Amino acid sequence: MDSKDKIKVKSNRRFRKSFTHAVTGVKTAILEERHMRVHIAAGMIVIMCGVFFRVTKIEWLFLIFSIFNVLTFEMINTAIERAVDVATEDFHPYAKKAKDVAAGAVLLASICSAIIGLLIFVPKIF
Ligand SMILES: Nc1ncnc2c1ncn2[C@@H]1O[C@H](COP(=O)(O)OP(=O)(O)OP(=O)(O)O)[C@@H](O)[C@H]1O
Repeated sequence: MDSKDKIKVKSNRRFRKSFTHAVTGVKTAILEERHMRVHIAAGMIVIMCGVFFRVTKIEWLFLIFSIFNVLTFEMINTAIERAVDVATEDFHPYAKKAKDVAAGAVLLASICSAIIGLLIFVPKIF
């Protein structure tokens, strides 16, 4: 094996390791965060409604993006919460701000998803 191949193997191994860590992160969020499981359940209901109402390809794109957008923000929120918890166990105004702003990001993503869901499904129901 020449040095170029060795570098390739090393970089593949590094990529696999990073991927494994990322999958562990998703698993941890699902197993340990109740909010994450609530968002997943909501996403599944949306997917079932999408199948039931036979939404178009463009509508599927918006729905799938909305579902993953909320899950992504929830995971970032969890990461910020844990990082803040490591940084301080005491009450700190900056800790409060960091956690509240992170939670606010999830709220905005959820509102955006709710609007998209309403725009897609309400005309199909009424
Ligand atoms: N160290 C702290 N200093 C100041 N305020 C805090 C601190 N930790 C938490 N808070 C406040 O309490 C709120 C709830 O924090 P907490 O860490 O319990 O998150 P949570 O929203 O209940 O999520 P989870 O249940 O996933 O932990 C925060 O949004 C923040 O306003």
